[in-house]
Amino acid sequence: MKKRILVTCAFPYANGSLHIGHFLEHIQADIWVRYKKMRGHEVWFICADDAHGTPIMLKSQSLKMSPESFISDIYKDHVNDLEKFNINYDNYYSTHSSENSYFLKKIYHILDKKGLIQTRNIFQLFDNTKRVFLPDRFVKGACPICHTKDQYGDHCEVCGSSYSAVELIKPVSMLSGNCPILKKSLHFFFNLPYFESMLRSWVMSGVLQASVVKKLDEWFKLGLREWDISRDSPYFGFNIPGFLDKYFYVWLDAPIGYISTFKNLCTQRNNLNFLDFWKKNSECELYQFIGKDIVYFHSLFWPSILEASNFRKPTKIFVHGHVTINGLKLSKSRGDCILAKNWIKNLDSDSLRYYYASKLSSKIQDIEVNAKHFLYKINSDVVNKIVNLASRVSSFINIYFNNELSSRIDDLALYKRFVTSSSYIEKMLENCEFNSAISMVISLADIANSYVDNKKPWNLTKNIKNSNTLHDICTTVLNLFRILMTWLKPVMPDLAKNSEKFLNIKLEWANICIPLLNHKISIFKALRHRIEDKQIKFLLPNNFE
Ligand SMILES: Nc1ncnc2c1ncn2[C@@H]1O[C@H](COP(=O)(O)OP(=O)(O)OP(=O)(O)O)[C@@H](O)[C@H]1O
Ligand SMILES: [Zn+2]
Repeated sequence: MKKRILVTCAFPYANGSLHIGHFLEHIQADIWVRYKKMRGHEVWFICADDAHGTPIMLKSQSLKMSPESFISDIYKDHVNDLEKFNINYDNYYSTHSSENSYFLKKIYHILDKKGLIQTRNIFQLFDNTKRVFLPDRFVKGACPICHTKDQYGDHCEVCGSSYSAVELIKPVSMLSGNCPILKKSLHFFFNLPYFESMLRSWVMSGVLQASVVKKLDEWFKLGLREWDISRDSPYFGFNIPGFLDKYFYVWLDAPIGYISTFKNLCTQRNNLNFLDFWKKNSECELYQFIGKDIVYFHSLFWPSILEASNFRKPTKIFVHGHVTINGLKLSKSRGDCILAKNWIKNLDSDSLRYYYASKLSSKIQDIEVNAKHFLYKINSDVVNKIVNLASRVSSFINIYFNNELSSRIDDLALYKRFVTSSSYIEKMLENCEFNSAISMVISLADIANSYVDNKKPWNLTKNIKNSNTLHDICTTVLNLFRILMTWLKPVMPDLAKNSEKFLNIKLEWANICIPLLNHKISIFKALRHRIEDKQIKFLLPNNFE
């Protein structure tokens, strides 16, 4: 049955260029979206820049720019990189938008009216040298839960707990290097504990991977706490109505950006109705891809806000691990960073997409980028096994058969074996078990190559009597190649495009079971190149940018 699906990725923070760690998520979601579209579903894919908060304000100040023009430059930079990796968003927007301000204030009024917001004076970390309240990312200390040193003020990257910066053990301001003081200020709190029983049953309804459910259980045991949704001036964000020097915390307006980005898309498309997707009990599906570092926000605060304001909740949240280099999370705030644009300068987008797909599963595991392993995977799997399969037989079709495929498949059993494997690959793609799908594709490519090795078509050119057999064998191989490339189309759109040009067809899921016969193909041209050693030099330690 055709489904109507909205898919989101977590919003990149607009304080710098995207690195290949960010692309794990965009690529994972884009593969899934392309797959679902190929299966005939109506899929809308959205994302936006997360454009508010103190870090952006401080960065724009240091560059002597207004925050508005700073985020506008970053926006262009992000969109440019996303396009280079073939991430096919229907709308890539910004949280600094009129729609987001509208929904944020609307939701705030509903929460306030329902008595879910309370104000009280609290003490916060204040950098007395720089005269600012410290944002979470500008203070570090030991995690109050697991005691790991060097953690940010909002959550611990080791145990995943979320906490308030004042709870950090031995905090240090990253702006001045001094120990911050505690300063009193009026803050606004959202009553998260009120939603505990709703959250407990929502969490158990299959929306999250098993290990995330386990993590949430730990958080429930520790007890849910009220959430501070306000920040003091100076701040770059949306003002709290009636309080000139108070702003909404960026983490409140960022997820509301999912709603406003879709609303903005609706204004661009006639056939799209906002409430169809966002009303309570909507029959449309909402799939959200996020990293493991932001589970707390998306699995506790976000569904509670949606519940309170009468919007639908996500159908499923897919959580992924982090891309690491030498075991450390790739991060724009830290030194170890491979920028996406640097990747594109040296390599191509399909290669990163394939590499990630070959490692991604539904388990929340970190993915270590290893240059040598990457080179091996692309050259051995994609070039030697997939592309080579087509190149091994295409010249025969081009030279001896006027570019025309024959009227029959030589090995129907083999062809059928490929067709029946499709249901396994479908299941794996559907469940984001991309590594299993890729393993199956590659083992079938091995079988197809063994078939060529056994049939030795190059020996059949010597005798004209063999011509029908040669024709049927080459046609079989190109049909197997066509199936392999149909499965890989969501993963490697550039290679798929070149394969479509070569085969002179559109690669469609529905055609997997129908052999391509009596059909004219094009002259074979290299569909993609091998990766040379010199191209991966920038991935080796000490060469990061
Ligand atoms: N190294 C990484 N591997 C996988 N996902 C990442 C990585 N870094 C960021 N992300 C994901 O990108 C999304 C949002 O990007 P955002 O810019 O807020 O990341 P961030 O963690 O602040 O990045 P950074 O540490 O580089 O400043 C989140 O889902 C986050 O998990
Ligand atoms: Zn911890």
